[in-house]
Amino acid sequence: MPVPTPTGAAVSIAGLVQRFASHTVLDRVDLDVPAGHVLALLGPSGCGKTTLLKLLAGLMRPTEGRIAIGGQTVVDANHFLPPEKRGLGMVFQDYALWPHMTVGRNVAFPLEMRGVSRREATTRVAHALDLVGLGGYDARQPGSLSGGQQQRVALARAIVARPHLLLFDEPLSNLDRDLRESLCGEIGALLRELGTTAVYVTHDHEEAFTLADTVAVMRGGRIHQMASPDALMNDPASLAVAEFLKLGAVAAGERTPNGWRLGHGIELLSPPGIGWHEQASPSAHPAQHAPGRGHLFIPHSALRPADAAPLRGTVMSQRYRSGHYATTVRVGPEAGGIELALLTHARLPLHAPIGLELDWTRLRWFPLAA
Ligand SMILES: Nc1ncnc2c1ncn2[C@@H]1O[C@H](COP(=O)(O)OP(=O)(O)OP(=O)(O)O)[C@@H](O)[C@H]1O
Repeated sequence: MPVPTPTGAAVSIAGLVQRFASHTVLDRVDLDVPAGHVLALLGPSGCGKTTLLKLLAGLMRPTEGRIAIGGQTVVDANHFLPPEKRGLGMVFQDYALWPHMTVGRNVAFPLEMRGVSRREATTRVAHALDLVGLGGYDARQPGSLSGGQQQRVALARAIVARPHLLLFDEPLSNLDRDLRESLCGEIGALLRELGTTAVYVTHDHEEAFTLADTVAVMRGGRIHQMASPDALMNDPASLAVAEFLKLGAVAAGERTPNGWRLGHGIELLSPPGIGWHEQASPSAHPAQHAPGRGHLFIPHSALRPADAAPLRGTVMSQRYRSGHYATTVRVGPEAGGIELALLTHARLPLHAPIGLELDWTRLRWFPLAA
């Protein structure tokens, strides 16, 4: 299959600050999105994702900082390009379709605004509807469509004018889970086919990891880590990122020459043959290996059930999730033990004993700041 030529524009953000009265909502955000890449802004409610998207769209002016799209400054202290001149398409959570217009007229609207002839608009609307799987729906009223179909219409309207940058604000959060998962995959495939740059706001890490080339994890108005989904999963840069992504368990404890002492005295001893420097990220900074207190991140992927393993615990809960059970296991006593989390294929009896094999190379140690 031929690789599509990127039609997207690179986005560059430098020193972006947004304050509302004394409340700093964005605190010196810097980020670059290469042309044709999909960036997900992922973070909890209130961390500033939508504010960042609105600034990109030109719906607000930042307190400080610069944004460039396709090499052109769209806002800084001296410039402000209005939204309609930024070459954008936008998809919102609530679809924002005009209920009194047909699907075809809704999708054609950005073309009418640009003065595209009716004949050309008809062809482009039909193509955009085909791309989102709604070929032949142009005469329907939005109110006669399901939520998922309405969001596809909104997507067709966003891409019909061939924007260089697509902005998505939680577009799937009004849909049920099955639809969210399938539409998320479809949007990702469509973005790659079109080669459009996209910034996608979500608080759902599964959506972000499915769609994006790069994920920026935001908290409190700052970007804590910006990396590929793989890098985030395997190497969260901080405890805050590891906890937010819910990729495993975090246990407070102490670094010892042979491993870690966690909770109230649970010893996690490295097996013979594994030296000090092979524990927890072979590439880790030497400070990672200094004795002291901190937190150990134990991802799901570091643990698997193994009957004969010396590390033993008790099954505390299980929750079915897309082909596996998210299983919580307590190691040690109820008071002072630690809780680990892993994915199992089998349903296990509650309170059953379980042996756990640990992949030492997947552990990450976050020392407390001195
Ligand atoms: N126009 C405004 N005036 C005052 N405060 C605002 C304004 N817009 C946003 N805020 C505040 O800025 C913070 C960040 O809001 P924002 O909508 O960017 O968060 P978010 O990460 O997108 O959250 P959510 O997922 O809940 O939409 C919030 O505390 C919000 O109350």
